[in-house]
Amino acid sequence: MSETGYILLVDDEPAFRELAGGWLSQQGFKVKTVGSLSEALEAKKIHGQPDLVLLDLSLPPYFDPQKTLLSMPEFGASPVIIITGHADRELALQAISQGAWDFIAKPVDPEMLAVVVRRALAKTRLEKEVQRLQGHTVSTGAELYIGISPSAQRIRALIERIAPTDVRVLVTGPSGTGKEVISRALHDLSTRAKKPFISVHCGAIPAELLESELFGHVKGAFTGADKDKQGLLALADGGTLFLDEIGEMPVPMQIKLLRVLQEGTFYPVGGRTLQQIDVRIVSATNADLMQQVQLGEFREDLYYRIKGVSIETQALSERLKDIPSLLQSFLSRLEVKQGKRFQLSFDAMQWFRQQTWPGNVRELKNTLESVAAINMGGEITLADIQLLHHSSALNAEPISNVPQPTKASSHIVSLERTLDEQVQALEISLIQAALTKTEQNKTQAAKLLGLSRQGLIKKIERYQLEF
Ligand SMILES: Nc1ncnc2c1ncn2[C@@H]1O[C@H](COP(=O)(O)OP(=O)(O)OP(=O)(O)O)[C@@H](O)[C@H]1O
Repeated sequence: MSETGYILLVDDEPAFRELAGGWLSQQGFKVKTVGSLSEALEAKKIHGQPDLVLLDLSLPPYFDPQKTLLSMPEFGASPVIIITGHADRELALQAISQGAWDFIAKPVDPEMLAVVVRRALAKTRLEKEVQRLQGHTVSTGAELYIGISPSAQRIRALIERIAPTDVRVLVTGPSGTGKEVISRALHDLSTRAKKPFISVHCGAIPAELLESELFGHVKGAFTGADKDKQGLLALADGGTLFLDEIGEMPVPMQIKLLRVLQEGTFYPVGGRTLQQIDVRIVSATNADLMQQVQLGEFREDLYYRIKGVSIETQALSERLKDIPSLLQSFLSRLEVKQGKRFQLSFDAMQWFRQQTWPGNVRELKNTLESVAAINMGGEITLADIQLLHHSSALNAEPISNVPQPTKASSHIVSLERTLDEQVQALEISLIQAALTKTEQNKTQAAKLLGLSRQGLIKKIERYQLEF
């Protein structure tokens, strides 16, 4: 097997350099041998940063035999393995405490050397990969709201437009469609970004506790209030207060909240000192607040106070074209978290694309994470999905007279075929799936794919998919 990785071997014994260097080269490693630290630094200048340094520390000036003291030279990010004839435990511990990756005593056992070298090189590779992924996935503000559908694009544009203002925002839409993501992005892009973003789930806190949670209380306000406690409103001062599921807020609390919104002041429970507050309120609900107003369950005056600008999210089933970009984004996050590369096979992507996702993006994300958790090899396949979802079969039947995605193109990301070829294969399969699902009804299939009927017909002609 051919190994990769450039090793710099620093040892003043020519025989050892020859033997160990030759042996490692035979194993497939790229090795450069030098006899002193100054030569090592020179080699670094010419050949670049090594992936691993093998360093004999028994030679002065690193090692002082009188004092049994060692001074480790600096090799930057490269892991250093110490090789020395002074096989004493004290020295090994010293080297490792100074940042050495491992310690090998002479005479060196070649098998042992190979194991230690491979482990150290794997560590360097992993660290580089994590850095690369982190560099690729840092997104902030509106970019956090993923999607390519017109709805997602409009929402991102709105976020960017209204985030820097102090306007109140009401985010509506079905559960799991990213209402909190939007609220967070509004905060991150605002002038309040460095101040707190405090999220309150109005339905999850019992009605009798909600007031003290929001406004805080003074000592003795009620049984168990043995000291003053700041509420979430005060904690959010200067920042954003996100009121999730505001439709579930009890009516008496709605009246108190109205006062905060009108006057910017509140009293902690049991307190007599009026407190000033400066927060931006962003609220969210999956209920029809206007209907609640008509039923007398939500105060009309509060509704108009919190409404400011409304942002409405759509169910995922109405914007299926967002699924691939959402999956790619969640996969990248998983890669960073787990330090492992993932890709989705073509069939697996098809399966994700064909579900109705009643739990919306939350369900999509949870499903992907659970399938990734049982995946062994990095490529998530339909077989992985079938392990967890027994009835998971693809809707689309392969059709023999049209170009099928080949093995090489059966990955969403593959560098073995050109982007155009892969996009084409994906388009063909999605069109086939939509036509099969709608029993060849082009109008409905076009709607499913987010295309005009004419646009779909053009593609069918271009790919000769008429059957
Ligand atoms: N467009 C999106 N881009 C990125 N992540 C998203 C998007 N939509 C939803 N998510 C993810 O889906 C999950 C649910 O999102 P979120 O909590 O924002 O939904 P919600 O609409 O506030 O749900 P609920 O009404 O149940 O509180 C989160 O993990 C979130 O990161």
